[in-house]
Amino acid sequence: MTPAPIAVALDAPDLETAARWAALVTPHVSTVKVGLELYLRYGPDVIASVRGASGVQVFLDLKLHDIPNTVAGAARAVSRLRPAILTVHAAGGSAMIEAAVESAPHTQIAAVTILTSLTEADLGRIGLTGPADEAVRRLAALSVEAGATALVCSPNEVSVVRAEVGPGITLITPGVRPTGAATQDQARVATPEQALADGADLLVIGRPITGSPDPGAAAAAIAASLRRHIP
Ligand SMILES: O=C(O)c1cc(=O)[nH]c(=O)n1[C@@H]1O[C@H](COP(=O)(O)O)[C@@H](O)[C@H]1O
Repeated sequence: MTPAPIAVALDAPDLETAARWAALVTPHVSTVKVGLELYLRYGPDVIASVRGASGVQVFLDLKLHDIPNTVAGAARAVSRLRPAILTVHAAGGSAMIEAAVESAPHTQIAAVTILTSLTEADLGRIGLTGPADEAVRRLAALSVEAGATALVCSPNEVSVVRAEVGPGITLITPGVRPTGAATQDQARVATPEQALADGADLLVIGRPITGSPDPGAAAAAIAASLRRHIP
C-alpha cells in the first residue's frame, strides 16, 4: 500500500524515542519531520538515525529566519544531509527565501506563512491586522515568486492558497487534528480528511500520533481513514 501523505513530527526529547517512533510509523506514512528540539540537541546525526533502514523521506523543519547571507550559509550547511524539505519563515522576505533556494538546490524549500498556533487576535498584536487567510495568501504569493516550491499554512487557508498559487506548489499543513483529538497549542486546525479534501499535499501530524500508546497503530488508523475518504 502507498504510504499516506503524512509527515509525522518527531518532537521527542531524545534520539532513541525519535528513532523508535520513526520505525513504527514509516510503514504507514511518506515522511518523518525533524524539528528544532531534536536537531539542536543532536545535530546532523539525527537525520541518519530517523531515516533508518527504510530510507523514509526526511523533512528538516528548522524555520530559518535571518538575513539572506546567514540563511544561505545555514541552508548550504544542512543541504549536504539531503533533507527532502527544509523550512524557512516567509516573513524573512523575498531575498532571504531566494538565498535559501539557491543554496540548497537538491532540497525543496518550504516557506512557513503564518504559524498555526496564532489566532487572528495574536496576528493583530504583531501588526498583521485583518483575516489570517489574507496574510497567508500574501506571504504565499511572495514566497512562490521568490522560488519556494512548497508552502506551510493551516488547513483553514489551504484552499485560498491553492487558488492563489495553482497546482504545481506543494501545500503542507500542520494544525491537523483527528475528530475529537485535543487541539493543544494549535489555534487554526482541521481534521486530516478536511485538510486533504481542501487541497493539502502533505499533512504534518505530531502528538495525535506520537502521544498515542501505539504510534504505529495511530498512524495506520489515520492513513486508513484518509484512504476511505479520498480514494
Ligand atoms: O513548519 C511546521 O512544521 C509547523 C508550522 C506551523 O505553522 N505550525 C506547526 O505546528 N508546525 C510544526 O508542526 C508540528 C505540529 O505538531 P502537533 O501539534 O503535535 O501535531 C510541530 O512539529 C510544529 O513545529
